[in-house]
Amino acid sequence: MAPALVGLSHSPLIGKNDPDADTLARIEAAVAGARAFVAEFDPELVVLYAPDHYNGFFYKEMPPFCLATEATAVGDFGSQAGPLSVDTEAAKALAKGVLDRGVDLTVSARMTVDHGFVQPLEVLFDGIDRVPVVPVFVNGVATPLCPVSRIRALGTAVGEAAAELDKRVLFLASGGLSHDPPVPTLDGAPPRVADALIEGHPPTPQQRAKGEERVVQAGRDYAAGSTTMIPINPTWDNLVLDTFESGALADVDDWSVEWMGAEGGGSSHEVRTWVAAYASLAATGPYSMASRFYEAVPEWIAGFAVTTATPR
Ligand SMILES: O=C(O)CCC(=O)/C=C/C=C(\O)C(=O)O
Ligand SMILES: [Fe+2]
Repeated sequence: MAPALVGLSHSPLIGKNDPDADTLARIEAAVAGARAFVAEFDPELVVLYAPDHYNGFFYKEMPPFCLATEATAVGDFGSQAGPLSVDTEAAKALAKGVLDRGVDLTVSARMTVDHGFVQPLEVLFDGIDRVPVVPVFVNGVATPLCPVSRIRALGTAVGEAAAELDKRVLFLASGGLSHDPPVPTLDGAPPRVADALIEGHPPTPQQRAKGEERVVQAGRDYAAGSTTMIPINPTWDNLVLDTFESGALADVDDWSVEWMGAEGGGSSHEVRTWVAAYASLAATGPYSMASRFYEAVPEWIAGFAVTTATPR
């Protein structure tokens, strides 16, 4: 088995509320570098760690993480809709391997996913059906959240199980770093919103368009400085990236939900996907970060990072 890793922030505002041309060019160059890295590695399997934004997982049953043996994308924020090319056999093998290692994984035979999963596949592979993938949902939005140490344990178990596959495996993380976009919360939600967050009624196209326009407007307000959202925190983001670069992954066991939320905002917990991916790579042996890019992008409400990593 040969592993590699890409960590990639996502934002539904990309292409809808872009930063200035110079900033965009720097980001595009970093993303092009990750694409070239992936093309050269030529993965036979992608283990994709991503969050959901109340399109697939709801409070009726909200697992801390879940592995899919089949998955379909809803097509939110203009992202591609339809089935992902899931490698069901590999997914089942990884699920068994994770459970055998004592991590209480939930499994979905029909996962619904959103832009969190789709965007990295579009950006790196030009579509959701181009490469065999095992989607792993990591809850980074819906509190209460499990300890970060359990995400590290998940990633470690997936990495160990993946090492038993005779494949080139790319561990791909989607999300983070510090950002506080308008994602609804159950605490304090009015009854109609609470019901939607619990039951997961699929929105009508009009309701979806209205919700998406609200997020785009929030990006404009944020970039203009007229907002109450928690600021992007480059100092914290770089501390997070330093942790991944140093390989001192056990440090994340001390990262509390409260500390992460205060430093990085309500969606900083998406960085759990990075914890899982780096733990997976570390489980296969010592690694080095091959490239590291970071930029605070208010227009996307995102501390935006791209990293690649390989075995040492
Ligand atoms: O209708 C809504 O409120 C949906 C909000 C939403 O999906 C926001 C997503 C934001 C991100 O994925 C992000 O910035 O990471
Ligand atoms: Fe997100």
